[in-house]
Amino acid sequence: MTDPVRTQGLHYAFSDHVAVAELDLALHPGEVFGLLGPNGAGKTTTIRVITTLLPAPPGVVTVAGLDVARHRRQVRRLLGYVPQQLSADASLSGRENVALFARLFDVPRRERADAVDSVLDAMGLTEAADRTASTYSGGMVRRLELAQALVSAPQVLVLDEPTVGLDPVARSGVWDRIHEVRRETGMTVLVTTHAMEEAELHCDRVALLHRGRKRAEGTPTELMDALGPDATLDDVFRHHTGDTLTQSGQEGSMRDVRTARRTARRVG
Ligand SMILES: Nc1ncnc2c1ncn2[C@@H]1O[C@H](COP(=O)(O)OP(=O)(O)OP(=O)(O)O)[C@@H](O)[C@H]1O
Repeated sequence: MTDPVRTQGLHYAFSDHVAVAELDLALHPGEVFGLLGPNGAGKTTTIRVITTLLPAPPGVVTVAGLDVARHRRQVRRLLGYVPQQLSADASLSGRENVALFARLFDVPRRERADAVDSVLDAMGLTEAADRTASTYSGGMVRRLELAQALVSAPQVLVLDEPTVGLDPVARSGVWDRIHEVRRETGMTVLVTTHAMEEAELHCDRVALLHRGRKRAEGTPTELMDALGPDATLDDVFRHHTGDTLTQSGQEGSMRDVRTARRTARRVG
């Protein structure tokens, strides 16, 4: 079976700054795959290449067997993407936001209303569908963004830090919905996070990235068992990088603050 996402020797540099180096990934159909690492590890750059938002040379990245360098449009139709930045319009209702994505992603006109209703329902937003998104809580906004990404029935759902800034209840609400849709559709999920406990709970396999390079890969249990009894995923990360996820330098702290603020603005 074709890998839903595959990278072979992916390298990406911003001028002379190498953001991703020699990265090999092969996702299995239907799994939740976590790209883990501290701020600046190269997670977002990797998914921006996979989602065709940054260029890749031919022969390096494929989605469902299609080369992203050669089949950009087709690849975009196979993907649902929830970026870190807010992708919902606060002045529109939930339903209008999702309908906009249905049009953008060429969901056939006569299927649109049903597709919109169905993803709003799957994300638990039916009752709130006709309220403007500005009245939504942070968790509801995230579920709305998931509905937007899911309305075109993607084969691969790509999520950049989907639960950052959410409280524990909202976090598990988001994850429950992701798992439900995955069970029903068999889609593959690629997710970035720095929350180790979330990765342990929700990812089938993970790759640890540090300074653009993959340092380890496997199921959370495999990686923890390899280190010894009682090891946590945080210990695994420290072992492979000599660093901690929460102390990744000043740039990281500033970026954390910005990320938290972006999310706080959504809620406010
Ligand atoms: N547009 C850009 N121009 C220059 N450098 C960039 C740009 N985007 C990212 N970088 C740099 O590339 C490296 C990887 O960044 P990237 O955003 O991929 O990391 P990340 O793991 O997603 O971090 P975060 O968790 O903060 O989103 C970092 O050193 C970052 O400063």
